[in-house]
Amino acid sequence: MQGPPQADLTGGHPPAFTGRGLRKTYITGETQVHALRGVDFEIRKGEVLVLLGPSGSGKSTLLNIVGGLDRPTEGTLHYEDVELTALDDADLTRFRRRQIGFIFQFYNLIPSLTAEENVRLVTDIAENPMDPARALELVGLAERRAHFPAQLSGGEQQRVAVARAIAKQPGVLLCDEPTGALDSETGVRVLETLDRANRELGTTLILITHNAGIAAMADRVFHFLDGQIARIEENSRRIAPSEISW
Ligand SMILES: Nc1ncnc2c1ncn2[C@@H]1O[C@H](COP(=O)(O)OP(=O)(O)OP(=O)(O)O)[C@@H](O)[C@H]1O
Repeated sequence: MQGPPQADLTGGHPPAFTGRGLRKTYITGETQVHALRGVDFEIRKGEVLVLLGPSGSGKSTLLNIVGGLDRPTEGTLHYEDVELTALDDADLTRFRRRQIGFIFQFYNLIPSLTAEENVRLVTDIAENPMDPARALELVGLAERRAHFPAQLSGGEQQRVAVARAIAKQPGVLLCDEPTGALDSETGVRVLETLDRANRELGTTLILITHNAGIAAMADRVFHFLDGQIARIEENSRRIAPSEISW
């Protein structure tokens, strides 16, 4: 199998993801939508990367492809030295289960299970999980582990979703508008848990947001426009989530 491209934009570390010429065309009846029009990128291991851009510019499409939920129409994608675009469905699912944690705008917790039971759903089937109590402690909810989702605020529910995503110790966390439904104060607390997972566990963090203020907590920002990465911005300093101007 051919290795990943060698373009070294990563300061000597092998990239987590390398995408080359990725295109995604959705065909619905007579209509074709070019959601990605040929994107090339490296995503560095352990970085915080924000995807920013107008609605419909292709951010979620890229996130879903990187997370193995969808496949590109054209192009190649590697995770480290594995070509994801060459895997069959079973192997792509295995990659996703092992390496990827997802966090969405709506928390998708099971209402009839406590916070800890929601986390345990994942740790029971993961290969190398952390203790659910430890995951809840990392997001600041050790005291609330016997609470049901309805007994938790929106921000707390999202932190349970973060605990669930990090408990299987994935290499990568993918977040699609994780603070989209939250006010600034609770949003900051959720971002703090993601920042902590990145710093303490070394998890690569990729985050879609419409809030340009959040981009300042990233190492880099991919600016999307019309299915392309129009510009890559590198922050000289990552600010703490508490310093974000919302
Ligand atoms: N399953 C699908 N079938 C058809 N078209 C789709 C599908 N998913 C996305 N699209 C289209 O692809 C384009 C890119 O969508 P995508 O969701 O990636 O954008 P986005 O930048 O994440 O937008 P938003 O910020 O609104 O979530 C849009 O025009 C969208 O309507």
